[in-house]
Amino acid sequence: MTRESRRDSETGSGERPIEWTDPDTFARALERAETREKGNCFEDFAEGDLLEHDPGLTLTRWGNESWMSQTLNHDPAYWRSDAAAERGFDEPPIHPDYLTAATLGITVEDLSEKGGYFLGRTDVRFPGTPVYAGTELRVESEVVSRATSSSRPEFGIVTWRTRGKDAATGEVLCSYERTNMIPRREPVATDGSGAATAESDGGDDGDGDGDGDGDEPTLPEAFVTPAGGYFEDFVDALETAEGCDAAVAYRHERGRTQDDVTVASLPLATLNTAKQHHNVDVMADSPSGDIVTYGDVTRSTALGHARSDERTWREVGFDDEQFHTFVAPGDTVYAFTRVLSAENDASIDAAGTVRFEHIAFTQDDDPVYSGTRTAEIRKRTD
Ligand SMILES: CC(C)(COP(=O)(O)OP(=O)(O)OC[C@H]1O[C@@H](n2cnc3c(N)ncnc32)[C@H](O)[C@@H]1OP(=O)(O)O)[C@@H](O)C(=O)NCCC(=O)NCCSC(=O)C[C@](C)(O)C(=O)O
Repeated sequence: MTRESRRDSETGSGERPIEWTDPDTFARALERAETREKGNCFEDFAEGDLLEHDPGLTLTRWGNESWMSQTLNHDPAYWRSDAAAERGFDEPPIHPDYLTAATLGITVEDLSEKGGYFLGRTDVRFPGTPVYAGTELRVESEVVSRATSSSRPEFGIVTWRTRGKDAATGEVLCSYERTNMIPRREPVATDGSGAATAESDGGDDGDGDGDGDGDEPTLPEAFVTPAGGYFEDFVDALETAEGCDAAVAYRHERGRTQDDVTVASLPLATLNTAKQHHNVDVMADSPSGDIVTYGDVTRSTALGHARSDERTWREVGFDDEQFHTFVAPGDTVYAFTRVLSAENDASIDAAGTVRFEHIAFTQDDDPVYSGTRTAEIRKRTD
């Protein structure tokens, strides 16, 4: 455009200058202006596509400590150098929860910024840990499968394998598979069967494990609480429950009410651009009617509560994570834990491996997150 023609457009048809900021004029202009959209729709993903995400971030002490403090994760090895040294770390490392949240946050612009629901994640592993502050994170995702949602024809279901790598060495630090509902440009007709249908070979048709629904299940007669947080305490509790109608299951006392920091600041600090967490204007018209907590904040908070009642040595991995309903500002996140197994097969003699199921729930006792976690738990030294 030449300087001459630009002057013409600033004066409309050339009569008097347009006052673009006059509210009426501006409202008319907005009605006619096209929106430069962000994010991808369901149709933009094809099985096998590899997306190298442009954003990256440097994992800093500040980012790690903000995330861990606001989600009540106080494991001393991530805060104190003497405790870190005792655990075999060179210095307090980046916590796997923050690493996971930062890896996912970076992917949102390409994968889920359009909206939709974070349905679940599994096979969360940390092949390259420990990770130290100063590491630059580069992230890539591969489309694993696409499926039709029978219940919501305006959405499709996409599963990606995501890898967070050390930008300098290419080493994979964090890897997982995540499933989201992603808006379609065009809704599809479904058979109304309520079962997701794979749209390509190898598609994920939903987990279908739905424990607890259908027939009203009978809870175990007894709930056993471990006497302490050491490996032996979990072994003893499982032995007590064995052969009886009992579960090793207990709740944690702490709760964390969701506020501006947890709902908006923490996801933004991971470059998570999902409008669900920071755009009250758009979210007013959504099913939640408000911004909602980033799934990783809910999860880390519940895990923080659980870890406060155990002697964690090392996080191994997370599976079958699901986000059951929204957490909104003002909701309080609590945690419930079930101990699934305890095996004396950890990477060091000083610890044993424990598998947990953790359930995050709100002040109304509504489950909002569930998932299994494998962690090495310290043994008693006396
Ligand atoms: C999503 C809601 C509405 C579904 O509620 P519902 O009762 O309808 O659930 P459903 O019937 O069990 O599931 C709906 C469909 O999803 C499928 N499905 C379900 N789970 C899986 C899975 N793991 N893998 C594959 N498929 C799955 C399931 O098979 C079913 O298929 P259908 O439509 O054909 O019947 C409800 O559960 C809900 O509101 N959940 C809360 C979601 C949420 O709050 N997530 C965290 C916050 S948002 C967030 O963090 C965002 C993020 C990180 O920033 C970002 O993605 O960008």
